Amino acid sequence: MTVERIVRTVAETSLEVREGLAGRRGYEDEENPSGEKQLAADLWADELFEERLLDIESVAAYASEERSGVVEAERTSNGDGRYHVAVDPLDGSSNLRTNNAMGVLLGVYDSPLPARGRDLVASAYVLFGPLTTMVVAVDGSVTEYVLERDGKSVEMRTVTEELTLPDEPTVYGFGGRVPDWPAGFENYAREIETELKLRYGGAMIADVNQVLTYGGVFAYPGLESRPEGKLRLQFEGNPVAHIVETAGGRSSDGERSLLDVTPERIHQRVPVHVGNTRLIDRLEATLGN
Ligand SMILES: O=P(O)(O)OC[C@H]1O[C@](O)(COP(=O)(O)O)[C@@H](O)[C@@H]1O
Ligand SMILES: [Mg+2]
Ligand SMILES: [Mg+2]
Repeated sequence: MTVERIVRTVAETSLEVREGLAGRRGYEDEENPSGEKQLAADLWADELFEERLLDIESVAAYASEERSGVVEAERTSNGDGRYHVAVDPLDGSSNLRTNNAMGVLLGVYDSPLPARGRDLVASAYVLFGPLTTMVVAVDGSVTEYVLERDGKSVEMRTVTEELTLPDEPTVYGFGGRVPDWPAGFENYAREIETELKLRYGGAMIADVNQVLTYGGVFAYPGLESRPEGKLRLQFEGNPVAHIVETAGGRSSDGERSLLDVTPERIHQRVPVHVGNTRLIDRLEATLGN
């Protein structure tokens, strides 16, 4: 029930965020803790999620990509404060200027942050495409919803129950500049590109949604210039790994499930590879050579 409330709050707030993007496409002077420029929309969405999520009694703490520390809930007696939520308030926010797909990522952990992916009790993303959809992994199954505003309330209409990755993979999307890929990953990419179609749009959740829908593999690998890759474990790696694994696929940092990576810092980066099990098995075998 409480996890449901967290998911519903993110659904409602995400629609509000989507509706407020138009006037917030410019860059601010600030940088986030990962050293990236922040849009007005990044900061605004972060504040909305902080306010709405910390208002829920069972939420003990809020962390996001856009702020350095974890914000603890102030309450002392009401609520059990079991859940620690990590949010990427806008994933793929550089797509806002070009009006391409982007959205919101949520991880609900039952352990203080930074936490292991195995401590996730639910994860979700909201995708702002031609429709607003939400994919939620909880209690061992993945559900896809369409979010629609109905007056003041938001309807979460179920479109796919028990979502699983298709057996026959079709698409791939790999981030990072090609000359910056380590030799092992490049060898893998050269094989995959002869088998699957390229779909890469620069917003992880949109690219992962292609993989969930058509089957395939998404990766933002470790790079020569940055072996830890670009994506963040708490806000991006763990939640998508939890969703893809719950949908019957696999995740990997190159050696092990992302859900088993030891969390050391809240903004820690990690190489991300997710998709059909046999494609991730092959990736690990190729990288291991
Ligand atoms: O511009 P690049 O290097 O392709 O990076 C794209 C990746 O960066 C991200 O946009 C990072 O997310 P943020 O927008 O939350 O910083 C991912 O969504 C995406 O996979
Ligand atoms: Mg992101
Ligand atoms: Mg972001």
